[in-house]
Amino acid sequence: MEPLLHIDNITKSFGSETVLHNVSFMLQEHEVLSVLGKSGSGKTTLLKILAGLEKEDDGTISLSRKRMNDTPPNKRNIVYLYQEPLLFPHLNVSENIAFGLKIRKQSPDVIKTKVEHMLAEIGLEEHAEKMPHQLSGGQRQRVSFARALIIEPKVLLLDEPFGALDAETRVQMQELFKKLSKKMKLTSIFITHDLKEALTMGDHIGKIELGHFKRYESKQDFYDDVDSGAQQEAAFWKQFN
Ligand SMILES: Nc1ncnc2c1ncn2[C@@H]1O[C@H](COP(=O)(O)OP(=O)(O)OP(=O)(O)O)[C@@H](O)[C@H]1O
Repeated sequence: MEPLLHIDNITKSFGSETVLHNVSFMLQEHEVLSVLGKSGSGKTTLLKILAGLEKEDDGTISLSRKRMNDTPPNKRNIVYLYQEPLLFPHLNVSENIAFGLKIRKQSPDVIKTKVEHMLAEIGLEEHAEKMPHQLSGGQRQRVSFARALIIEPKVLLLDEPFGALDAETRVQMQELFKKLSKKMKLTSIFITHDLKEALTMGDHIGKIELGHFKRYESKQDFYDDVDSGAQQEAAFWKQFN
């Protein structure tokens, strides 16, 4: 199958610091790729380059075989979701979710139907009129998801989306994301520094270390790599069995 997203030899430096070294990988349609990396490894820079929010020094990004390097962020059909949900503070939940459709000039009827559908998907029908500051962190992240998904992006980029949530809410959000991901046939890159989350969320696993990217053929390959940390984590949990 032809890959949806093709990243070829992306490099990026800030001054004398090279943050990404010849990053190359592909993403199939409907695939969720988890990417693990420590703080400062270049994860956010990579996602920002894919979304068009940062300019690469070299390399190519193609979506459905079309070169994207010079396409502005709003025309890429690639949506970047920050760790902290960035909602418009002066718009309520429904208006926040509707935003992308409004600027795309969809009709009020279509917007209403789609927003109601998304509200049901994220389980926030009862909170449609609330303002962002009246929501919990998990609810804000749900709204942020809905706002991204409603425009049906080809690729969704998630930058540690659940990092700021408590453990229980985090698990709920993981389940919600998995459900929506399947239902809406999403293609996404899911960045996390949590090994368990990476394995739970991703169909495949990649790793970024000091700007070098590696994609594993399978989860077993990931587990077998002694540098991945997976065996140490498994050994840790085994001691409680
Ligand atoms: N605009 C910038 N100017 C200069 N250096 C930058 C800039 N953005 C990122 N960097 C540097 O690039 C490196 C990688 O940053 P990046 O934000 O991609 O890391 P990360 O893997 O996402 O880390 P974290 O998980 O802590 O967010 C860091 O050393 C950072 O200081």
